[in-house]
Amino acid sequence: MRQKIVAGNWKMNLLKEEAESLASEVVNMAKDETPSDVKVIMCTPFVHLSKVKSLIGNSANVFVGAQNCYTEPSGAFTGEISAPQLASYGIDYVILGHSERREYFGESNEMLAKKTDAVLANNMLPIFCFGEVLEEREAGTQKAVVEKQLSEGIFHLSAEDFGKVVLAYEPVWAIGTGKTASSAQAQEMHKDIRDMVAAKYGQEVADATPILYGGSAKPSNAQELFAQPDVDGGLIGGASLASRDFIEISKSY
Ligand SMILES: O=C(CO)COP(=O)(O)O
Repeated sequence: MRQKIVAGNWKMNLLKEEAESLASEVVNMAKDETPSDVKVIMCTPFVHLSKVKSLIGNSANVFVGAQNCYTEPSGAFTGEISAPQLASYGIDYVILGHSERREYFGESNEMLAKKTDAVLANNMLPIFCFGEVLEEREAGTQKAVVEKQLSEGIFHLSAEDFGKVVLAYEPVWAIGTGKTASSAQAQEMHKDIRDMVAAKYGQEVADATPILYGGSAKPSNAQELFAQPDVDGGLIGGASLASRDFIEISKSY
C-alpha cells in the first residue's frame, strides 16, 4: 500500500494570525475527520514554519513542510534558507521544483538535484514537483518533458534515497487556472511516471512511490482524481487556504 498524502502549498499567502488560525483549524479537523491512513502536510512560508510546527505538536497525521531551500548548508547567501536550518526546526518535508520556482526564480533541474541531496542529507523528505506547460501539452511532448525533469532532477538518487521521495505531477496549465486535468489525463501521466520510476529503480520501488497530483484540485474533483489507481493524493494550492476545503480533500479517498 502506498502512502496517501494531501499536502497544502500555501505559497506566499497569509499573515501571522491568519496562518495560525488556519493551522489550528487543520490540526483539529484532521484529528477528528481525516482517515488515519492519510498524511496531511501544510507547506507554509518560512516565517510561519516554527509556529505551525508547534501548533501541530504531537498530532499523529499532520506534518509541516517548507516550500524551498538552498543548496548550500550555510554561508554568505543573503536571503536564503538552508536545509540544516529547516531540519533544526523539525521540519518534515520540503517542496522542491515547484513550477513557480522554475519559472520566476530560474531553478534548473541541475540545481534541484543539489537541493534534493541537501534535503535528504538532513533527514527531511522532498516533495519533488514537475510538469509540462500548455504549449508542451498541446504539442504532445508532455511525457518527454516530464521524463527529462525526473531524470535530471531526481533520478541521480540511490534507490534507498529515492524511496523517501514524494513526487508531485503538476501540469502548469492546471495550476491556479481552475482548469483541472481530467482524471483520465492525470491517470495516464501518473501511470507513465510510475513506469519511468520502474524503468530506473524497479517495479517494487515504483509501486511504493507516492505520486501526487496538483493543479486546481478541490473538494468537488478530488474524489474522482484520487480514485485513479496511480494518483496517491494531491498537492493543493488555493483550496489549502480554507480549512474546510482542505480537510474535505483529505477525506476524498
Ligand atoms: O501549485 C499548486 C500546488 O503546488 C496548485 O495550485 P492550485 O491548487 O491553486 O491550482
